[in-house]
Amino acid sequence: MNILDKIIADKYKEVALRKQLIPVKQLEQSVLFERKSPSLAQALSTSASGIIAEHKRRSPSKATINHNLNVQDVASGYEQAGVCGMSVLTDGKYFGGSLDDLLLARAAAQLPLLRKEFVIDTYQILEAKAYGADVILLIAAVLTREEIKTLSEFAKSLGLDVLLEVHNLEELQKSVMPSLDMLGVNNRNLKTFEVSLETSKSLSAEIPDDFVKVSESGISSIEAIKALQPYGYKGFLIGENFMKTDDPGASATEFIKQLI
Ligand SMILES: O=P(O)(O)OC[C@@H](O)[C@@H](O)c1c[nH]c2ccccc12
Repeated sequence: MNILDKIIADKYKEVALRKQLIPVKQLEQSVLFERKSPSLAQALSTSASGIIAEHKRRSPSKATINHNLNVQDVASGYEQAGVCGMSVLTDGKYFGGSLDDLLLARAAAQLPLLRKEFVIDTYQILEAKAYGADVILLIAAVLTREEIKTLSEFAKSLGLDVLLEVHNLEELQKSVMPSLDMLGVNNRNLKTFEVSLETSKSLSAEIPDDFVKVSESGISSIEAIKALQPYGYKGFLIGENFMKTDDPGASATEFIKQLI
């Protein structure tokens, strides 16, 4: 079993438990259900920087990135830096995140927030909305076309944006459908952890023009972004490069200043 298979096997068990603990009705009573979600896709298409900055304490490929930060400080720091959106890892076991991180980020910032999670069930999309997210991630590597359709249409019915993540042509071709807003190319292979920006470059021509293109992972320099922009990328998801510093907000500020 590769790491992605392990994460997904654990996720099915976790979601089954969560459903028992908090019924759907209770999630729907969250005051955040009333909130109108700002669109990340729209923000990216008019932004000069296109940066989506991530909160990530650790990952299976990097045991420790940063455990000393306060998620509210990170969220308000990113917002002040002028990022387009923020991604909040909510997986506990492999990434050290939680839904509380999402809620705290929501309390600290008005930015479009992405719930960064391994979504396999509509229940997790209700959680995303109840805890303040505006966008959900769907990972093509672990979902069938039918599942992508059901999950993305459900997210749209709640007013959320959908970012669909692919890593190769096969995943892209099986996934394209009108209920997606953004297509993300992950430069990191989630099965082997290999990172190459060439993945974004080579897949860009295959992504239909009606989707906002996002390049994800392994981006740590202005040059990398400048090299991706000619391929039509409008969004750039950056985690470790900011999170490994003592002040991710200040790092993002400096980065964006050099970029635009
Ligand atoms: O820290 P990086 O290399 O800048 O990567 C951020 C983000 O792209 C990465 O965390 C990510 C992309 N897709 C994912 C899916 C699940 C968990 C994490 C991810």
